[in-house]
Amino acid sequence: MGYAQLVIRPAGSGKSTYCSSLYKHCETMRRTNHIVNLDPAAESFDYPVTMDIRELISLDDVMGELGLGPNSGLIYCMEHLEENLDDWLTEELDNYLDDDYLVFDCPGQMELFSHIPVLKNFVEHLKRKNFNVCVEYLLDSQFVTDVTKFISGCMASLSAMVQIEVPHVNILSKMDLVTNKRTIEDYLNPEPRVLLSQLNQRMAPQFEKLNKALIEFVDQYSMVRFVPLIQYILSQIDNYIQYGEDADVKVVDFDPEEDD
Ligand SMILES: Nc1nc2c(ncn2[C@@H]2O[C@H](COP(=O)(O)OP(=O)(O)OP(=O)(O)O)[C@@H](O)[C@H]2O)c(=O)[nH]1
Ligand SMILES: [Mg+2]
Repeated sequence: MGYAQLVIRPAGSGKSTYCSSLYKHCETMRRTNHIVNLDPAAESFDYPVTMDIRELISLDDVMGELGLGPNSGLIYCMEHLEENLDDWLTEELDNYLDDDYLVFDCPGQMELFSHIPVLKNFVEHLKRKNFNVCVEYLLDSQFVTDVTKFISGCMASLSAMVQIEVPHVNILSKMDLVTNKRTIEDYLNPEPRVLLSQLNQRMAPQFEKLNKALIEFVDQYSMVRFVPLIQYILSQIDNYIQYGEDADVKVVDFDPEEDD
């Protein structure tokens, strides 16, 4: 059994920073994980890259050789990855043993989570290869400063959740940039009634029925749960993918004598 986190969503929301922090945190805890770059446009990394989509295909090559723009080029690269699940990805995964923990740093384009099935098929492939998979959906904390942004963030997250169909954790990034901590509290554990009233105040009266339906929908799917702390996130994800339930989970070998 292997374990995998798929770190997704908006461009610039802090996915690579999260991967790097997670790597350093696990290193401190003497627990091993491997970070995989799935972004064909990525250029530099703040963590050791264990597997890299750019060895299969890079955005620069696709744009140069096929004359595609950055977004269609990225879709082309990801579709190429999808075509190579059975060879490139399978060969790469063969380098990992039972109990290995992989963290996939993904590109942010919405298309990959709305209607293009690449990541869904990618996850299905990981599952066939005996990986337990969890999605981490990162949202910038500015999404919890305003009710309309909050609802749009919830809907986008929900669309990824129903498309990929694995355990899904919403993470609020860039918490240090929040100036009004009180508003954040309101959104971390929100009352549907309060959200509805805020939404109604922001929108013209003809949207009241739609607002009510949206809030009920979001509430029904328990989407209104975001977690802001890394330690809590890690234990929640471990629980979803049953990491640590077997005795032989991987930790870095160390000599306690050397540890001071
Ligand atoms: N203040 C603050 N900045 C952050 C935080 N996390 C990320 N950033 C900054 O936000 C920018 C984008 O972060 P990345 O980690 O590259 O975001 P990403 O989601 O990987 O971006 P793409 O791969 O381009 O989609 C960088 O300048 C980071 O330094 C945070 O917690 N606080
Ligand atoms: Mg990134």
